[in-house]
Amino acid sequence: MLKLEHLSAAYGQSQVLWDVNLELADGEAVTLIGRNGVGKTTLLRTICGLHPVLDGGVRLNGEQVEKAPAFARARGGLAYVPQGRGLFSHLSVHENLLMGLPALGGRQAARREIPELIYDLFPILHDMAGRKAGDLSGGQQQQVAIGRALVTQPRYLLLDEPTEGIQPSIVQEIEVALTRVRRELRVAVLLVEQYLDFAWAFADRYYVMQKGRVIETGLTAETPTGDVQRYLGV
Ligand SMILES: Nc1ncnc2c1ncn2[C@@H]1O[C@H](COP(=O)(O)OP(=O)(O)OP(=O)(O)O)[C@@H](O)[C@H]1O
Repeated sequence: MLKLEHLSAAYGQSQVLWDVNLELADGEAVTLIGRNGVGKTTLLRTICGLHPVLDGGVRLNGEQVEKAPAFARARGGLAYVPQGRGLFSHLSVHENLLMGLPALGGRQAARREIPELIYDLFPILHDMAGRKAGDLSGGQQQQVAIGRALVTQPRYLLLDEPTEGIQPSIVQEIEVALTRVRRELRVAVLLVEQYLDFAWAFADRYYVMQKGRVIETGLTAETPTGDVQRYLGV
């Protein structure tokens, strides 16, 4: 279980997250939605240890980790796919995938082997292993970014807008792969997403953020997307 308890965060004097409570149970798929600038990216970065907590707690597998460094949280089973993917465009697909391994530490990282399941989920990564990541399409790059996060064999995968700028046929492939990740590997997924149809097809539960606070939560199956569309607006 990943649990946020009354979490707050700030940039300097400017507070951007207020009293956020959120849970992600083992194997669960949850989506977090809200307009641009409400604090979704900051929340994911704060969970991972890439941004400091101002107040409140992050509990990972029952342990308080809000003061632990990012690498310790990665070893505790957290993996993060940032918005914009964060790939090294001049390095090959294979080299990008290898970048995920040091988070594991120890012998697994030293072996420098990509688990076969990554290629099973995204066969294109095998076919394009030697190509520069920057030469791939947006959808293919997203698959590399998700693959790199899965190399650590996480229990909790945090994804920041994976469908942004990606063509519909690839969105479908990503949805199928993430559903397999969840079902077959029992990885829990916290998905920040603006594309509601995708988020609702994938997630069991949702949280809505507005101005740095969670203002609504519920089951996707019981809530038509039309009921939450107003929280995204344009
Ligand atoms: N490095 C930074 N320094 C100062 N303020 C920041 C910084 N990054 C984000 N912010 C501010 O914090 C608030 C939350 O931003 P955040 O990126 O977390 O929102 P978001 O919901 O993820 O939006 P988006 O969908 O556009 O990424 C915004 O007001 C933003 O301007």
